[in-house]
Parts: sequence; structure tokens; C-alpha cells
Amino acid sequence: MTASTSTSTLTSTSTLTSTSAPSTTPVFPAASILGYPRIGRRRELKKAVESFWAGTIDAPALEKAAQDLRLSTAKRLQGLGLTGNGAVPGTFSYYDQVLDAAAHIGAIPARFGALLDAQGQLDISGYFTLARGTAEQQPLEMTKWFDTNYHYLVPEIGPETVFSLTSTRIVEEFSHALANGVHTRPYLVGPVTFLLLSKASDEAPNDFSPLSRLADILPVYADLLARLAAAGADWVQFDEPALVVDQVTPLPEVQAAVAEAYEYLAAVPSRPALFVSTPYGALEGLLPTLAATGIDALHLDVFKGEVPAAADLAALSGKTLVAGLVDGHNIWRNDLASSAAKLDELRKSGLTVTVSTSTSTQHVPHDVQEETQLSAELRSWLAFADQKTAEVVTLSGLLTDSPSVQPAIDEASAVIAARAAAVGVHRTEVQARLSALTSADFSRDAYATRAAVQETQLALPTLPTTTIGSFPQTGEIRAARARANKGELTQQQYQGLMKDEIRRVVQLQEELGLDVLVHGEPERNDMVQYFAENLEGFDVTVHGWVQSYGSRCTRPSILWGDVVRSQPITVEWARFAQSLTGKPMKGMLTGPVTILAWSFVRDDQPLGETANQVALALRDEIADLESAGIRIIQVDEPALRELLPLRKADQARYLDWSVNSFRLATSGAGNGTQIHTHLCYSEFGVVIDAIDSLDADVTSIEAARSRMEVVHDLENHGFGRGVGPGVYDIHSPRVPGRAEVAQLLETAVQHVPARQLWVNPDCGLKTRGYAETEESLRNLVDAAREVRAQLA
Ligand SMILES: Nc1nc2c(c(=O)[nH]1)N[C@@H](CNc1ccc(C(=O)N[C@@H](CCC(=O)N[C@@H](CCC(=O)N[C@@H](CCC(=O)O)C(=O)O)C(=O)O)C(=O)O)cc1)CN2
Ligand code: MET
Ligand SMILES: [Zn+2]
Repeated sequence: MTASTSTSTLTSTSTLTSTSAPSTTPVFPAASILGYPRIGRRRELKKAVESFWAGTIDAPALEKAAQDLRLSTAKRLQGLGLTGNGAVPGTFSYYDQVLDAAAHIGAIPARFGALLDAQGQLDISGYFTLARGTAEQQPLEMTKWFDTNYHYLVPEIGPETVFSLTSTRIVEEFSHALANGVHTRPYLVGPVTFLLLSKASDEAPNDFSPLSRLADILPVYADLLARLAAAGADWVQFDEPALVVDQVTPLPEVQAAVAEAYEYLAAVPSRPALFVSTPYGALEGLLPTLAATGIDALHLDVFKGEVPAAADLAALSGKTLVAGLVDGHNIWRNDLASSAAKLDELRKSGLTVTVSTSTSTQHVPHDVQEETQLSAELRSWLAFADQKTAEVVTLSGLLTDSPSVQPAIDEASAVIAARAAAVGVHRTEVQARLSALTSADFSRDAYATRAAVQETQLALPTLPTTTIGSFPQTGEIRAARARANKGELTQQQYQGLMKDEIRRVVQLQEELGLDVLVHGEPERNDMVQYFAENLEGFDVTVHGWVQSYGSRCTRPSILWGDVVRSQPITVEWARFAQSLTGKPMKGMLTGPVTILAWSFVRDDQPLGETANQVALALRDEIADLESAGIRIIQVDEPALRELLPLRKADQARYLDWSVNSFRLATSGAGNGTQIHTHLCYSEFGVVIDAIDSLDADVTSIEAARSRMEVVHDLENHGFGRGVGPGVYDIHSPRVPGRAEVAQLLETAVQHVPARQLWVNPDCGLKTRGYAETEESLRNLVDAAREVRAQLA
């Protein structure tokens, strides 16, 4: 459909809205959740998908595994009390929910060539091609989903993109569940969020905005709606989280897009009832806009956001208000008394109100009851996805004024009170150390002074080469750790195997001719969990897997108490690795912000305070590394951008505490100790001032996928310290050629003085195999030598 025909449709819809809605709008279920983890309680989906990629199972077997998982999930949620039509969300995905939307509406970049089958459909192999790329084509870019550790694939849209219904998977999933006794609620990322999250395709002119294609994707969404109605769906959920974020696109344009999209979709003659969800924060200026459309139910995040003003709520008259009361993004048991009070407030509006989660529960593990190794006390403080579902069901009892709710509220209040008083939550020695800090603890001598000392002590060539820390985590390494955890290997045997691995990694780096070496991090299951396991105040889970992207998962640690480092963590490994080489060996730590971002963090004190506790532990670790003869220490902060608040008004305060915690961790280092930091997964333009304020001597940044765009930011900013824009995209097995790397370096030296530049990959190599790693690093070192020679 062209822009002009859609405008005429839009004009006619304003009068049609009331008559074209389903004759009787179905009742929205009193209890529902926005979404549920899809990886499986035992990572069944991860295993099936990776087996399919490895060629050990075929497409029908993968489909069967996914079907079984969907059905057991749906039955479980029914069993927990999500019983109304549409209460169970259809939030399954083989890889990513944004990719799913792209796959349904035909947003398939031309650069992939013909991916559709004879019927114009994208099959499962084509779908994974977009996610994982081919030898010739980079996959879709991956980036952070709002302020979470989930990553989505970025659709590429241009004037040339032809939209059509290229998948009907959500319809088939609905029908399959219905045939098996569960009336689910199909889910798709909504049209406005979809376009706001997209980037312009390679073919698009410079000033192109994906949002300009709104009128062209709406008919495809409409087609899908009609098919879902025909399949019998009562409700469909369009997820619009981009509406809670301050966008680069001016608000009036976003408002116009929201109005156009939902007036259009509401006017579809035969459709399910429309439910729009707006997780991750307060909807603010877009609430009246959505209220003025013909949608049937609107979700508001009233956990993170405020309860809206009465006048704003009044505008929702005739619609169901779905109250996101239970936090989908953290694991603390809900304060039911406070939720009940909010629910009361919302019901005063006279609207039909129902209960839900603030966000999808895809960000939390499945079930606390699996974690039998945790103390009963700690478990009683927690709620994972299943417990959150139960909390939603409990709160929905208030809608019918059920007397059975009060005991549950009282119990939750009692547990929260007990948690505040529990041993280890507040420790006087930690509080005393924090209150004794002065501004001197947050700064080092001037950079020029430090750089001069480091230059003589380290004697590195121009364009020094290094890697980001991890080397491939091989099956052998993981198997050894699994056996050690089961007690099949002694600690000594396990440590011996890890030392063998470190020896191999050091020798490989010597052979390749890298200038600054790493030990490869084989002893770490994860760069955050490893530290959590070695600090007091944290606990870790056994089955608490949460999807980070695609088939990759993490087990976020639980930071519940004041943080204490009772003994050195990395020092012996670093000392051992340094003993194997005359070249500088980097000590490798994870920074305070990232440790917080990738853990479930206590909600009973400001994050900045918790960050400083972690920072003090790292500060002590750095002092011990220095004493052990380590001259370069890298403190990774890949999540610095992730926690940046979605609303501009909150950002300065965040950047202040986050930067300060990094400085607290690192500024005890002597002038001769070179502090590195590393950031990935973000656009850096927005946080470049903050990166500068970290005051690290050297910063490595992801850049290869975006073809060195970051060097413009660095140049404009006048970034004056060492910097290593990544020249090797480690997210795919593709090996970058020597000439390609050299070209990226040549671009870099045009914008950043050569004496500041470092040569390194985009990120750690843990997800890579050895074959491609060796070849890529060889090309990287050769390219650095080539460009060095040109400079000389
Ligand atoms: N926390 C965190 N967030 C992050 C990143 C990160 O590195 N960590 N990187 C960015 C991208 N996200 C990523 C997230 C996960 C992984 C990743 O590689 N995850 C691994 C698991 C890593 C891990 O915890 N490994 C454990 C457990 C491994 C395992 O599955 N063991 C088997 C047994 C193995 C055997 O017997 O062979 C089992 O438990 O069943 C270990 O090595 O010990 C995976 O999904 O496969 C990579 C990147 C952003 N966010
Ligand atoms: C996600 S950032 C990873 C940094 C870490 N040092 C590594 O190399 O794996
Ligand atoms: Zn990284």
C-alpha cells in the first residue's frame, strides 16, 4: 500500500473505529503475564537449536522439540492460574522477538539474496541465516533490548524493502495450542516499536527514516490480524516498549505514528481484540495518544513507572487497563501490600483493571524451587517467573475482593521485613569504609604523568596488538568444570587442567606475535558469575538460566547483601600467566557497573551505593595484582551503556554514580599501572563523555560491525587517551582478511592520532572456535605490522 492510500484509510477509520471493533470485545483475563522465558527449564530450546545448527537434528525434530516446549509451558502457566482466554502469552521464539516480527512482515534485507521459498515464506533455515549470517553476509546487527541484558537483531529497512506476510508462525502456534486445550494470546513486536528499533538499509539514502514506511507495514499487520481472528484468537498483544523511551525521533512524530498505526489496526474489519503493552517504564506523553485510538486494552508498567494521573486514566474509558504490578526484570518477591495499594488507586478510575507483570518475565529464570542449594531464607525472598505468575494470580483476587488475598499480603510483608534484618544484608565494616571515602579516592594523577611512566616501563610499539581477554571456551574446558562441580575432579586436578590451557593460550599468543597478552579466562564460567562466586554478599543459581541472545544464556547472580572480598580472586592465575612470558600480561577484572547490570541486584538501597561496595572489592584486587607484578589491568565495563536510563532526565545522575564507581575501583592504581577498560554492545556516541570520565589509560571499543563509525565520535570528542576500536567482529565465525583489517586501521589513523591507537578484536573470543580465532588473530597482527610500517 502506498502512503497516499493509507492516509485515506486513516481518515475514514476515525469514524469507523467504534463499528469495526469486534461486536463484543472479549473479556481480558484478570491475571496474565506479558511474556515467559522460552529457553526451557533445562535449556531444551538452546540444546535443540544448537543441535539443528550442528546438523545433528533436522528441521522437523527441531519443530517437535519447540512444540513440546511450548505446550508444556502453556500447561504449566494454566496450572499456575492463567486460565482465561488469552491469559497465556504466545511469546515463544526460536531466536529473537524482533527477528520474529521481521520474519512475519517480510523485512528481509536485499543483501541476503533470495531467502524465501516458492510460496514466498521464510523457512527456519532462512530465519537463522538472518540471525547468524553466511560466509559472505554479516548477520543482522545485534544490540541491547532496552535496559536489559537481552539482545535483539536490528532490522534493516529501506525504501526498497517489500513488505508481505512471509511467515504465519504465530498463527500456527496459536492453532496448535488451541487444539491442545490452551487459548493463548499471540504476541508480536508492534509496528511503531519495530520501525523505531530498525536501522536504514545499505540501499537507503542518508536522510531515510524507517518510520517513514509505517503505512506500508500496517497492511501486513492487518493481514496477520485477520488470520489470527480466523484461527479463533480472542486477543493479540502488540508490544510497544519503544514508547517508554525518549526517542531521537521528536515526540510529535512518534505520537502521529502511534495514532496512525492503532487507528488503522483497530479498523481492521475482522480482528482479535487489540492489547498494547508498554513495558520498561512510564508511557508519559504517549498515553493520551494510545487512549485516543480504538485499541481494546492497554498495559502500563506501574512497577517502574508511576500510577498515571486520574485525568490521564479517564481518557482510557471503555478500554481495559492491564496493570503491570509485578516486576518482570528482577527477582525479588513482590511487595504485595504496595501492589495492592497501587491497584486500589487504579481501580478508583472506574476502568476495568486487570493484573499483569511490568515486563515479560523472559528476563528472570523459571522457578526458585529448582534452587535447592540456596538457603531457605534466601529462597523465601525471591520470585522467578513461576512465582511471579502466582503473585499476579494472587493480586487478581483483589479484583473480586477475595478475602483469601490478605494472608498472602501479610506473608509477603513479613518476608520483606525479615530480609531487611537478615545477617549479611547490612555490615558495619562495609558501611564504615564507604563513609570514610573522600574525593581523593576517586582520582588518579594527571593522565600525562601516568602515560609518561607507563611508556618507559612498558616500551610498547606503536599500534600495540592485544585481545580482549577470553580465548575460546572449548567443550573440554566446560566439561572439566562440570566434572569439578560434580566432584569428579579434585580442585587441584581442575586447576591443573586450567593451567595447561593457560600455557597453550600464552604460547599461541607468543607465536602470533601479539604485544600484550591475556591468560584467556578459561577458569571463568562467566565474567560476572565468576566474581559473584568469589565475593560475599552474592549467591549463584544452578538452573537459573536466562536468555542473553539467540541460544546464549547466562545465570545472573543474586546480589543480596553488603559486598566483601574475603580473599584475592584472580591474583594466582595472573601471577602464573605472567610467569610464562616476558611480555606484559593483562590482569582481567569485571567492573562494578557490569557486575551489577548482569546480576539481580538488591532493591533496598541506591544502585550507586551497591556499585561502590563492589568497587572497593575490585580496588583491593587491583592492589594485590600490582603487588604480584601485573603492570596492565583491564576492568571491563561492557554494560555501562546498558543501565543508562531510558528517560533523558534520569541519565546524568546515573552516569555520575556509574563513572564514580569505576573510578573508585581503579584510582588506587599506581601511575605505572596501565588501566584498560573495554566496552561493547552499544552505540558509544551517547556515552562518550562518560567513557572519557572513566579516565582509563586505554579503552577498547566494539567497532568492526559498524565499520569504524566510532572513530568519528572519538575525533569529534577529542578523545585524548589510548583507544582500541575493534577490527575483528567476534560475533560470527567469519575470518576477517588481512587487507580488511588493515583498511579498518587506516580509517582509524585518519581520525585518531596513531600514538593513541591500539589494535584488538571487538570483544572476547569465548564464543569462537580455535580455527577461526588463530587465523583471524594472525591477520590482525599482520595488518597492524603493515600499517605500522606505513606510518614509520
Ligand atoms: N553475564 C554475561 N552477560 C553478557 C555477556 C557475558 O559474557 N556474560 N556477554 C554479552 C553477550 N552475552 C553473552 C551471554 C552468554 C554467553 C555464553 O557464552 N553463554 C554460555 C554459557 C556460559 C556459562 O555459564 N558456562 C558455564 C556452564 C556451561 C554449560 O552449559 N555446562 C554444561 C555442561 C558442559 C559439559 O559437560 O560439557 C551444563 O551445565 O549442562 C561454564 O562454562 O561452566 C552459553 O550459553 O552456552 C556469551 C555472550 C552481553 N552480556
Ligand atoms: C562482553 S565483554 C567481554 C570481556 C571479557 N574480558 C572477555 O574477553 O570475554
Ligand atoms: Zn565485550
